[in-house]
Amino acid sequence: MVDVLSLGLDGVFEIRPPKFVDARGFFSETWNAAKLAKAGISVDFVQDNHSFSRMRGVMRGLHFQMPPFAQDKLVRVLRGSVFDVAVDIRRGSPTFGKWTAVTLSARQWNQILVPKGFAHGFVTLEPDTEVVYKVSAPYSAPHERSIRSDDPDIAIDWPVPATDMVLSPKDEAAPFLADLETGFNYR
Ligand SMILES: Cc1cn([C@H]2C[C@H](O)[C@@H](COP(=O)(O)OP(=O)(O)O[C@H]3O[C@@H](C)C(=O)[C@@H](O)[C@H]3O)O2)c(=O)[nH]c1=O
Repeated sequence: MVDVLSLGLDGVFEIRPPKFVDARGFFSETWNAAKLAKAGISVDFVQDNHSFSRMRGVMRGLHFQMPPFAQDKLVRVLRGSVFDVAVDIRRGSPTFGKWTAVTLSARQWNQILVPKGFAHGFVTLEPDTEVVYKVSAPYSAPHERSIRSDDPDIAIDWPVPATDMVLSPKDEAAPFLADLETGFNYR
């Protein structure tokens, strides 16, 4: 049975799929809709993404897409490791602006489910890290938004010093959560 653990925020879970190891190698179901539905997780995924980061300290995020292109994301690591973060951006939520995190690694074979209404980001902990994730809505450039990963109102305790981080120009220029229309309202 697949282990599903709450990460303390509404709908954010760590998922640990079983891995069947034998003399040839291993086999693992990395997404099984019926099994996850039994754990209360129902998502229709429409796109798979794969990113490669050359060095430790690559910071991607915090990202989300506005409705109607909001995305649930199921994220895992094929090589290396990341510190992976979800932030509640639903205005009016009792946990608005709160973050939670899990270290994802190829060795641990764990995943994070980041639902709609949450921003997502990660920093790589090792060089040559590959991250793959499923998303429940297609990419839409006009709907994508970034929030500063060093937003002091969110105050994420990243395990890599800011001076060692590598950001895209888009993320360097990202606004603070307080200055952003997220498009998500609680209930
Ligand atoms: C996200 C995305 C990007 N692209 C293109 C746009 C751009 O030219 C290039 C690189 O895009 P980015 O710089 O946005 O890539 P990246 O910074 O890796 O963005 C990703 O970060 C993580 C944290 C997420 O949660 C993802 O949803 C996504 O936002 O890839 C697509 O074609 N499809 C996509 O779904």
